[in-house]
This record gives sequence, C-alpha cells and structure tokens, in this order.
Amino acid sequence: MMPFAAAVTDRTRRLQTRLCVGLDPRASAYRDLAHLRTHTLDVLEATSPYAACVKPQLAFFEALGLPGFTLLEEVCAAARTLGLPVILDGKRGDIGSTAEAYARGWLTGTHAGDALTVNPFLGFGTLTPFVEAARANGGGLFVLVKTSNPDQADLQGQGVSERVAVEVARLNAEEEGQDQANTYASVGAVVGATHPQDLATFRALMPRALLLLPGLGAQGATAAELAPAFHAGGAGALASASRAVQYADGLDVAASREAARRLRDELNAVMP
Ligand SMILES: O=c1ccn([C@@H]2O[C@H](COP(=O)(O)O)[C@@H](O)[C@H]2O)c(=O)[nH]1
Repeated sequence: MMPFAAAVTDRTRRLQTRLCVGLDPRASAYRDLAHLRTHTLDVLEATSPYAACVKPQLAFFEALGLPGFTLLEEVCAAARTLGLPVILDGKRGDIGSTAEAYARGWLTGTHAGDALTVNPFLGFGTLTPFVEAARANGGGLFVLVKTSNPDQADLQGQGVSERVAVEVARLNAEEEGQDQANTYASVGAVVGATHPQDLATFRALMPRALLLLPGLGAQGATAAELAPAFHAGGAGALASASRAVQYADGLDVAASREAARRLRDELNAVMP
C-alpha cells in the first residue's frame, strides 16, 4: 500500500482536487442514529469524486458512544472502498506511555485511519510514539502548528508556531534518504486556512510537510486566499471544509455534492 502522503498526492494529481471533506456529524441535526449514519455515509459517497481525502472529526463519533465507534469503522471502510485516504481529526497528545496507546489505537487499531492530527503541546518528545507508528505503517500525522480558531493567538503566537514548524521540518529531514521517492514525508502540519498571511512562511519552513488547512467555508476562509500553501503544480496542501459541505443546505446530499464540486473548482482556479 502507498504511504499516506504519496496516496493523497497521487489522488490530487489524478482527480485534480485539493479538497479535504470533513465529516462532523452533529447528533442534533438528525431524527436518530440511523438517520445520522445514512446521511454521513451518503455525504461521503456523494462528495468523494471531488475529494482528495476525508477527515472525520473524532469528537462527533466519540460523542455517540459505542455506536459512534462502529460508525467510524464503517466510514473508514467506505472511504477505503472509494479510494479516499482518511485523516482522523483527534488532536491527540499525552505523556509518552499514553501517547503510545493513542498511536496504537488511531494509527494501527481496528478503527485506525491513514493519518491522525496530533497536539505537540506536551513537548516534542511526546510526538515520538506517533511518528514511529506512522513511519512503521505508512501513515501520516498532522501536527498542530497554528490552528484556525481566533483563540489560538493566546498561546500559539510569539514564535511558538514557528518553533513547532521547525520541529516538523526536522522530523521530516530524518526521513530523507529513507524515502526519497516521496515528495512529502510522514509528518504534516495543521495551519488554519484562516491565516492566509502566514501560509507562505509555513510553506517555506516545512518544505516536505503536507499542510492541512481547516477553516474553509464556515470559519470564513476562502479558496482564493490559499495559493501560498501549495507548491507549484498544486500539490502539498489540503484545504478542509466540514459544515460547508456536510450541511451545505440542511441535509440535502445533492447540495453537499455541489458544494464539494464548487470548492474543488475554486481551489483549482488559484493553484500556482
Ligand atoms: O485548526 C483547526 C484544526 C481542526 N479543526 C477541525 O476542522 C473542522 C472544521 O469544521 P468547519 O465546519 O469546516 O468549520 C472541525 O472538525 C474542527 O474541529 C479546525 O477547525 N481548526
């Protein structure tokens, strides 16, 4: 199986899409669990022709309890059938021994994804179990570098994000020589699409990292501002939208499909 970063890059090139479709199934939007399940799987299938990958938000699945884990497994299996790499958005991170369990569960377990978002806030050493699991399994990581929310400035300003970015680049440099065939290494970075003024800096600081850019649509970011995150030819980043696709017009799946198509086209129109 192709490593995660290579699989996403290959899909981007073949289907000409840089869109990551987020799945954040909100229980309050549905009659019952069966309704939530059907709609989530229908949105996944309907938007897949326009998606480079899919990003289930673990919080919404965990909030459903055991049935949520069952649904997550179904989503991951359906995505694989559709050829879509899966990024689990869990923002995991903890002391090393607990990080090992997170890494095992979310990168190698029964409900594992192809990639996981991770939080470096407990220290760079706590990323090691995730990095090892990703490298050993052809998986990917997205380290939180500068998140999309306005409150990120409380703690992520004043050079902190840049420091994390330098660590991401260092981890990726360790892979040089091991896997020169792949343009992008296993460790990617989350940089909010809501910070267009910073995208060129982070692109330059992390040349071999795939950038995950959440915040497209509902959080106000537009495709037109995201070009600096991409390398020439339009590779190297994934712009992510959840509510703007899944609930583009209530629960109308055709509207979700159309929103994904439109976002794909808007991103393609600004590629360097
Ligand atoms: O910096 C970040 C990291 C992750 N997220 C997650 O992405 C989606 C965004 O949902 P929208 O509906 O497209 O706003 C959600 O799951 C967040 O937890 C983020 O927003 N920002």
